[in-house]
Amino acid sequence: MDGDHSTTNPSKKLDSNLANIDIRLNKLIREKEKLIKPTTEWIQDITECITTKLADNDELIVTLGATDDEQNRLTVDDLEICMNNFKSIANSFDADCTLAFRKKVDSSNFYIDEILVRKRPEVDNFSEIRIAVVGNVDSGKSTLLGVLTHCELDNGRGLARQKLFRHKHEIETGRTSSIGNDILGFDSFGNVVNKPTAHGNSMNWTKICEKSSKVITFIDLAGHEKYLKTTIYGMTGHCPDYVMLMIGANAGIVGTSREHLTITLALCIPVFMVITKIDMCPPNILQETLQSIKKLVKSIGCRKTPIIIKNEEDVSISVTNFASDRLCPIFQVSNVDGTNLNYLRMFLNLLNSRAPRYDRSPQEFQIDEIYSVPGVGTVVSGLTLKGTICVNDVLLLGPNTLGQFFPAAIKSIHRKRLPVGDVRSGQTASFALKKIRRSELRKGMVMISPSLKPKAYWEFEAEILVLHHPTTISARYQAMVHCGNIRQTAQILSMNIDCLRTGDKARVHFRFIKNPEYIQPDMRIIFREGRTKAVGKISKVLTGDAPAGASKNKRNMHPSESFYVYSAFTMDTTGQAWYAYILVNLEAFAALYMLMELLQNSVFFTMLTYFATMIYTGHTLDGINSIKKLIHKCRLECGSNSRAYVSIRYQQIVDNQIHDYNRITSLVLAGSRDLFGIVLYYFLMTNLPINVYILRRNIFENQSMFEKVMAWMLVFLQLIAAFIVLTLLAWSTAVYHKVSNFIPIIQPMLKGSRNWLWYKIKYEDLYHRLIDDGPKIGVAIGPVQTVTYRSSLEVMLK
Ligand SMILES: Nc1nc2c(ncn2[C@@H]2O[C@H](COP(=O)(O)OP(=O)(O)OP(=O)(O)O)[C@@H](O)[C@H]2O)c(=O)[nH]1
Repeated sequence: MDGDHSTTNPSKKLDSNLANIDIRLNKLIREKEKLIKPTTEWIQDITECITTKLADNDELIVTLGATDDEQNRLTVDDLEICMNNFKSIANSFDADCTLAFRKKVDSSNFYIDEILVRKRPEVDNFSEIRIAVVGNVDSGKSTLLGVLTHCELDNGRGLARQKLFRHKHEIETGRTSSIGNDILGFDSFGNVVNKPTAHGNSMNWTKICEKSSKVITFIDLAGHEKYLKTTIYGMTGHCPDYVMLMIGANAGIVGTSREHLTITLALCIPVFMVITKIDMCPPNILQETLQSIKKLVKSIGCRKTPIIIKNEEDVSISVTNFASDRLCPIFQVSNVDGTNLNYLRMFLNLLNSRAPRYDRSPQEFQIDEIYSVPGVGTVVSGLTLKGTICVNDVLLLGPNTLGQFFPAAIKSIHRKRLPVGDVRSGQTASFALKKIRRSELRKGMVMISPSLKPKAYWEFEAEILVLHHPTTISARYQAMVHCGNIRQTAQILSMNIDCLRTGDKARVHFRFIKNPEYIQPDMRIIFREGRTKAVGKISKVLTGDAPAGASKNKRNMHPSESFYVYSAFTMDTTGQAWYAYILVNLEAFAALYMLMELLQNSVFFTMLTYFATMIYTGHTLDGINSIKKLIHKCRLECGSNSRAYVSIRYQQIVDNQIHDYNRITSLVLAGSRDLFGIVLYYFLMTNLPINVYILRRNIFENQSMFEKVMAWMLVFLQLIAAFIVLTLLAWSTAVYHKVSNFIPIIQPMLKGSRNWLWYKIKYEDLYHRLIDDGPKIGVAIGPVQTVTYRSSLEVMLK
């Protein structure tokens, strides 16, 4: 087992530097005299402070006039002068200033201005905020996004959401089932960029990004419980900065909205709520909904302060304090008549990205979607967690099913469908990868700088809190773990208490059941299965061991290696027996056919058939018994006869055995596949003509009674021999076919026609050879010449 996986935090130094800048800036903007008549020194100072802040965040809100010192307070005229001065200062570093919000100080003539300083759009460098949109079915999620991003109001019957749906069934049912994305752009003055074109069409993403200084990416998630797994993946894997919880005014907190709120809180993502449909909701119901929401927000599980947004001041207060995660702004909007949508837009415009910037750290990229694009190849999309990734960079891609990382070069980069040369931390992007096949990738993979020497882990320890479980959770319990872009079943190996019930906290040791994953301490996890839900944080990562049968590529041999050797031997000898049978039979037949009496030949042939049947049956039974014994042994070991119980762990061993057994038997049988066909072919080819010949002589020639009885007996024995051999062959192939679908099956069947009951054997290859004239399939033997079924019959019947 491996020790802890420790990480350093390079952001600490940066944070203290930024805090110092904040103090300096606050001091500078409180000097009224300098604000109105700025000196060169003051301008240099403030430029340095603002540019440092902008390098970290691309935008900044400067509050002017907020001081207790009466002398430094500002009137409207003063503020106008200040704004002009700020505009010219901002111009020098390619930024714009706009008045975000103005507030009167009590009943005086003084005012406080909040000025938004934002960088002008650069071709491929806009700031980005991701907001996950969750809420119960029909709460108006897709509609609100349609209204915000396409600037057209809804008609109350689902008009606005049409542009967001990605699948035909979504358009038909009006229900979101996948993770959808849409973007809303703001320019450097805080105006919405998304505007319908002159022809009434929506602006495409490339145009929006070109004109925007800030882009809000909405991750539209499904409200229906059926799609909860996908919704959780959207909230963990797509790393939203904020969550927008939508609530229908008339429905209130119902269905999955409570579940979505719980997950948001567990992941520690700041949440704001939007109550929709206020146009169609009676005021008393709206009040009830508001009360219940407030109660929920204040409850012990949530512990936030609700703030109902009624004016711009509320928006300003919310934005400034939102990142602290103690405040929960609540908007009340209508998508149909547009009420209060301006407050929501203002809020979105002023929101800041939450993720700290790690542009100079070694690269880390988290893959959340994988595509195969015709003409381009394999494309991965996801979030740049750290560093700056450029075209032609070679990163380590992994972990694959064996936990390995392999190099992958980046052919091209797209941000919001816009080709770019590089991508920085906190930005989402899509990479086209060089020479990587789609099948080599899986969700949960990352791309990491080789300098970090990434490693995959099978096991981890986490501090978890059980939010809900109907009974008790104990060791060996399995459920789905969601952790970043990872979504895999894990098993509890041990925990520091005996069992877990709803509300319990514990330190739990988990192990993934399929693949090792790239995990790190402090990552948040959600552990769920059906209604069972637990949340927590990884405290320790451990290399651990792969569970038995974890990966198909990993060879996990049974302790008794001889089992395989024996199986292979069994299969081989079975084949050998047949081979020997054919050789002996054919050689003898070829010689005897010309030299001996037919009767003698037939006796010899029949004896050989029985001999081969005995050997064959013995070996086949041995092979089958070995598998049975193994399964039985596994059941005994786990002390139960229950299949379900076996399946948890020991079934995996059995599966693994069978997998390895299959490989050997498949190889042997693949090689012998033709042999089986040949066996049947020669069997029929020799058997049929002999019998036809005997019968012909029996019917048309004068023979003694003894000769006649002997001939009929031989025909009868031949038929029984054929029946036994073919049935055994069919039975054994059915067994092998069960073990591996690869092996063709021979099906014995009784087929009835009007007067007859046919015993029929169907074997793919031979069947086709028999039906068609077929290609040349055998060597020339004596008078038979070119061997096909028909030709041989024709020769014998001449
Ligand atoms: N009157 C009125 N109707 C609205 C409003 N918002 C949404 N609707 C209607 O409510 C219905 C459901 O809206 P959707 O946007 O599909 O709801 P959703 O939350 O995305 O639903 P899922 O995708 O299934 O999770 C649609 O018919 C909308 O037209 C609103 O503010 N007022």
